[in-house]
Amino acid sequence: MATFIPERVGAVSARGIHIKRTLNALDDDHVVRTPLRPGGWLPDFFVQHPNNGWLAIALADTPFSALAGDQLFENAERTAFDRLLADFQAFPALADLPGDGLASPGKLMLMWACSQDEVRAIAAPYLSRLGIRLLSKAQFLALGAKLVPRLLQPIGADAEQAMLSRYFPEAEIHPACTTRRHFIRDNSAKLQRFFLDFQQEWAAKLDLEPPQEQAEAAGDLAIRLVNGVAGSGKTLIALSRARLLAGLYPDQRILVLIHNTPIVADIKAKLARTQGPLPANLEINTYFAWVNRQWRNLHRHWPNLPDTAREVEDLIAHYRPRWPELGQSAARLREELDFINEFLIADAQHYLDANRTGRGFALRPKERAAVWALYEAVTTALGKSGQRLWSAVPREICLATDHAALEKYDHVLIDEAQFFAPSWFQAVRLSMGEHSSLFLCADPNQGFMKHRLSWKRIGLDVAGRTKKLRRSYRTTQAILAAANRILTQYAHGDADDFLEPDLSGMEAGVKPVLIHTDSPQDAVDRLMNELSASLQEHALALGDLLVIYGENVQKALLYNRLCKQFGVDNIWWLNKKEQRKAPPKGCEREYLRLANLETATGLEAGAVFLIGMENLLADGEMPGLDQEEQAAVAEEHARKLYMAMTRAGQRLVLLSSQRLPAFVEDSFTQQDSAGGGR
Ligand SMILES: Nc1ncnc2c1ncn2[C@@H]1O[C@H](COP(=O)(O)OP(=O)(O)OP(=O)(O)O)[C@@H](O)[C@H]1O
Repeated sequence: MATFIPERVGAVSARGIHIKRTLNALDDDHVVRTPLRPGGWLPDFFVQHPNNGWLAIALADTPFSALAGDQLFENAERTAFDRLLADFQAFPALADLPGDGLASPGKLMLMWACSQDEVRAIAAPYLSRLGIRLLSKAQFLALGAKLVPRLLQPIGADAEQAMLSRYFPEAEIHPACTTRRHFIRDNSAKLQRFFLDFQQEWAAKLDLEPPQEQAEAAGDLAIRLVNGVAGSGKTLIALSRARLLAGLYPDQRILVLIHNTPIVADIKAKLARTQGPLPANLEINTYFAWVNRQWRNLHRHWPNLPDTAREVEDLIAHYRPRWPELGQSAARLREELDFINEFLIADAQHYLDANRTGRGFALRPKERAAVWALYEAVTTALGKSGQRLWSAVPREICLATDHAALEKYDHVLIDEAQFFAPSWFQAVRLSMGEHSSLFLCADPNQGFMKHRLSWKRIGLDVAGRTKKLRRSYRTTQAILAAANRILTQYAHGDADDFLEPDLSGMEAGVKPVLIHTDSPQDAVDRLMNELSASLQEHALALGDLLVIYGENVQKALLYNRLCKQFGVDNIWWLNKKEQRKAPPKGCEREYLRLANLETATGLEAGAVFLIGMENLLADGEMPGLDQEEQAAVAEEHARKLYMAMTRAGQRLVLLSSQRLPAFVEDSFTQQDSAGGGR
């Protein structure tokens, strides 16, 4: 079955449905594309096959009576038809296209108002003079699927890229926005162009009709989910779709929400560099910033929140002795209080009955009662100074009785939706109109839906509305296979929690490198050498380098060393307070980026260096945790490591001052700190 991009051929009409039904019978390799925003004349749609070429198809409603015989007098229909033919003949208007005459796709004019005999009577001269084949509606509907493949015309790779770029610009990826540019080792100095593959483009252009029309078809909120492995282009798809929507519907508001602050800053910097300012009706924001603003809209002042998680944990530590049965760490208990908020649990009884599957540790009824009492104590204590838990912000929006003051959106796109909690989704839904559309991108492998939720459990019906993408464009076979191997050792969730990547056709790449060092300090020294070598010997640019650090390194020291070695203006520490939203010296230049593991989701670079992650990798007993808790923590660590490893496009280096489990070490080429192999 052919792929239709977008799904609908032309405007909603019986004719579009007939055409689609006919072309549906083409085999899987065919793509039928309808241009979205033609500037000037364009054929109505195109059929494309990776080996056999392109066919452009135009539709004409001219009746035979306007065309037959020698017309003594001008008639409007004839004039319009002649203009249509002239436009079609001149297409494609790609004067700069390479090739000698082969650059033009096959051309077919569907004479929708003429019978087969009528078309037969007039067709020959059009084909011989203009290279345009005429076909009646009846013949197209009866034989289209057989005829179309024969009319395809090969146009060559350069012409194809030029066609796509000119007529489907929304599918083009700026070279600065893809790590794939590293894979192209072409000495011809030709500008390499990149495009969404047809599955990605299909996903980006799903349901682009006005929300009203979609809602009529879907009966409710129109929702789509793209589930894709790391690097499969989810962010790219969401951004491409958001820009398309912004252009198609200038009067509507489009919102892209992403969990992670650094990725939003990174994306905005890249977009500013490559595409200029965002359209006025498009907002790209972190969930945190957005939900705070919505809270302010309801309450007319900003929420007052604790500065750090540590402050809340100190408060928990202060109250906890009242309930000796609570043996969990303060950090665990803080997460449990967040769980109560994020699941919109209303009272003690609901909490006693709550389904805590996937939380990683059990709580007996007595402990639950104690946690609830702790929740109330902490909430009240914070409330006395006008503060609230961060997780209370979306909850309070959801529980408010009047939502009229919330800003409303026509289309919301959520990237990294696997990190969104039920209250977050609920606050988003309350900010959407009845006929708005919701587009979700998620990678279950990178940590499924906080607390192992299912979409169903949070009330989002994605059945039959999900697209899975298994191909990674960011990284190599060697890196993805190594990351996947580590993940599969630990991930025990159901199929929804795990998406098997398709490694076929990927760049083979080289195995990631594991460098053993004698101490954390040595690891930093070695990192500096590796980074310098990447710039000098591997000819990478600063923007191609990303350092991700875990808990086992002194981050301030690391930053200072980087600044000293490469210049303070060349380092973008994405977690540094004043650099969180934008790079230190503006978006026009490149930086070596430094990011905390916890906020590295969505980031990427040609070469990635992981340091200070010993705690994620350590084997052995975890004191104070029972078996179930240990398994849950190990799985969470494996997902984080998988996420961190898959940030790398071409080269991945892990530095460790501790020995790692054998199956982890085996996934890497090992070196010791002196640079020798093992
Ligand atoms: N069809 C394509 N051609 C060239 N490059 C592509 C293509 N699709 C994606 N890419 C590139 O692959 C990289 C990964 O894309 P993107 O960040 O959108 O993936 P993702 O699915 O959001 O990844 P993750 O969930 O791991 O953050 C980017 O550099 C992107 O530009």
